Amino acid sequence: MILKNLFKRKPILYSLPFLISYPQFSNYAKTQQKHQNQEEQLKNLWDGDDEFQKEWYSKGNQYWQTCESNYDGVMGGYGHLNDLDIKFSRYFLQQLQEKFPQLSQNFNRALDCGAGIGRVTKELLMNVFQKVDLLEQCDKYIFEAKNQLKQYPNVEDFYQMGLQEFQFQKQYDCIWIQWVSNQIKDDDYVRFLQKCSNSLSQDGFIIVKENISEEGFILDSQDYSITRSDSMYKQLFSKANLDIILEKKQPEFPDELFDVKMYALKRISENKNSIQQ
Ligand SMILES: C[S@@+](CC[C@H](N)C(=O)[O-])C[C@H]1O[C@@H](n2cnc3c(N)ncnc32)[C@H](O)[C@@H]1O
Repeated sequence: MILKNLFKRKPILYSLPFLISYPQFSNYAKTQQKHQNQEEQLKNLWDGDDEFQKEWYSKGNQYWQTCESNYDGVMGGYGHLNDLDIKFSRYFLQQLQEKFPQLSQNFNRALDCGAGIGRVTKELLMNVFQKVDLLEQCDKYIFEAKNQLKQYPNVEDFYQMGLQEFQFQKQYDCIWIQWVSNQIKDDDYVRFLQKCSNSLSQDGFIIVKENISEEGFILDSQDYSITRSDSMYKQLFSKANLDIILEKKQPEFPDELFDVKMYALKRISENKNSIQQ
């Protein structure tokens, strides 16, 4: 079993060669100027001629084809953390409802993005929302998700596609983006979030649950992912005109793992009562 970067804390093994080739990536940008430099570096990296950049998404997909179609496979060998993950996500949704009671009227349709084998849908979303659709680019995982979920009447459409190319066909009350933001390049991610924002119902919201680096970003040349810092995510949300209405850190995960954060997002200026842990 390959221990995917999803659950490793530091870029010791995979990223070391990369950090050596791109030493500037190891510095954290604290000032705005440094943030701009960082953006510039990423842009150069992703726009470069190198095969690595051109094949970002196809190589990422190839990586997922090699992983098993089970909880361990989609959780980097940490399938046993499923219950803790789901328990906290459920609590986060409850907190969101308590702070914003109008949301509780509105749990009709959700989209599970980068859904894998449908773990989050099965364990959480289909128990909370009346209808759930899944979006996932890996054919092997979509196949397994259909197998697992097709008997449930509230699971509706399975879209096999990358987030970066998805065109929304419906309105959603919740768009759930868990452990897939790190596979998407900055520009594509902002565009995707904007499309999400335009496809939300009146009181709809976006949930991002993702690994967070302590500082700067960490590229993984094995699975073509980028682990971003909290401040980098906040910049991207802001670029997509999204407000953070609730944010919390996942508790109780083992120390060796990356911090995992949850963000609830809404279109900017719809709700000014931002709350933090
Ligand atoms: C770490 S797994 C998480 C799966 C699921 N969200 C969960 O928590 O169980 C990452 C998933 O993202 C999918 N993925 C990777 N890149 C993607 C992309 N560009 N568009 C859509 N899905 C992608 C992978 O195939 C994989 O199923």
